[in-house]
Amino acid sequence: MREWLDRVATAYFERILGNLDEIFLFIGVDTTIYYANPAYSRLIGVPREKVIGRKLRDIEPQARIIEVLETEQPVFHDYSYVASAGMDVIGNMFPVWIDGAKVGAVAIFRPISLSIAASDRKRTVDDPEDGFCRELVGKSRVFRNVLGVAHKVAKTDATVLLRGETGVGKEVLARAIHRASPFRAGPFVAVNMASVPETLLESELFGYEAGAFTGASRTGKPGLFEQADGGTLFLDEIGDVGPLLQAKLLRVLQEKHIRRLGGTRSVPVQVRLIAATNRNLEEMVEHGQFRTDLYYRISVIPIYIPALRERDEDILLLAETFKSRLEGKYGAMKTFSPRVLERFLRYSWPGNVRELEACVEYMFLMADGVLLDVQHLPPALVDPGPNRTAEPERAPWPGSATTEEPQASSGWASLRRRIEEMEREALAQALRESRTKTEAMRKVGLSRKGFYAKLKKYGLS
Ligand SMILES: Nc1ncnc2c1ncn2[C@@H]1O[C@H](COP(=O)(O)OP(=O)(O)OP(=O)(O)O)[C@@H](O)[C@H]1O
Repeated sequence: MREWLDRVATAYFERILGNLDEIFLFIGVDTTIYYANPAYSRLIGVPREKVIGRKLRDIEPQARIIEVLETEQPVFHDYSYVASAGMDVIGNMFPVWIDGAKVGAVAIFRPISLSIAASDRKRTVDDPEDGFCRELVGKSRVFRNVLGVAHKVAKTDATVLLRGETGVGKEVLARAIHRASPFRAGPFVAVNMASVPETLLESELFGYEAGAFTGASRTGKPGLFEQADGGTLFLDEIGDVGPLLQAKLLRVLQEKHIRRLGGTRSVPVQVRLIAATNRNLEEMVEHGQFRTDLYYRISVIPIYIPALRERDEDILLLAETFKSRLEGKYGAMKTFSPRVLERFLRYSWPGNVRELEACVEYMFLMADGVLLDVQHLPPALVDPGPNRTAEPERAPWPGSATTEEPQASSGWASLRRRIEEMEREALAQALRESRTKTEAMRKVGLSRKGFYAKLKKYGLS
């Protein structure tokens, strides 16, 4: 087997994988490194000849690929820290089977942008929350603390109140709590209290009996409390609920029974409640807009998720993660320019993680080449202002869940002009600083077709 693997490695891998930008690693079942491509030497900084033939277990015992080899579970867009190289990496790893026999595992990964790797590396493979919510990305101390508390309360049946601005991840965290809770076998039912009119909300939550009101179905309908029985009910935007419904919610929480509209029967419900709000409930209580007793009922365990601008380390890691997901989706690799990463850090992200996710997707689709640069940024980030403190009144990213209106179309037109000016200048500069057009094309990261089309468009050819 060993000889065969050696032969395969030299004959095929080198030819196919020699030019790959990512690191490609192939290990055998005993973790012997059979192949590492030239990107390994380049990006890890250790000549690959020094590691080929050695056991990865001896070099990097905590390597994620060893876990993959042992558990036989592939991982995608997985984030981990390579202690021997002192760098954070992201990549895909999967076991390799030939004719029904496990022959090893493959890892295709790359270091996360240097600026990210240089930041906080507190996240280790020993983190207790690692398995808790893999899809919740973040390594800042504040975010890891949030996960720590959520992980603890998940195991109980306590009511949790998630606080934080729009788009910080309240719903994803609610889902993670559900999955790690004793209610995980039951359903997760989410309702946004702000998006349903109060009159409808009551029948949505508690259901109704046949003929309860004009237009009610003849068979009646179970409400969301009943639908979530045995599981978790996520009440998003609970601060938007009016006084009547607040009173009814309080009763259900106290009695653990619901009564359908138009019904007399009391139905027991076993539901774990998670509520969320981005409003200041304490102030609402003070002004008599929110019931004090309900407030105390739902805020048994309050968890505050900080805004994205309060956790710099997460901004870049999240950006890299979203990009990597898109790379998987579209089958194209792209890289953020350092200027873009800098812009990400300066921006205030009023729409938080949701806005960042939309921004990365926008850039990914706008860029023809591999480089995601400032000219691909969405309008809100084109001119992020001098610093964050001066930013809140800026127009938000269109489509972000804020209450402000998107920019007027004339604003879009002038932005487009500015983007084009920047694009022209970037191309002209690349041409000035290159000996050949091919060199300039590489610098700006465009495809040949895209590059020549743009030269023509800006009269630079
Ligand atoms: N830590 C995170 N890691 C990965 N994705 C995240 C994270 N936090 C949020 N997201 C993503 O950001 C988007 C918004 O998250 P979510 O809907 O949970 O926010 P929210 O706080 O509930 O927003 P709202 O208050 O507007 O309802 C989702 O697509 C979610 O997957």
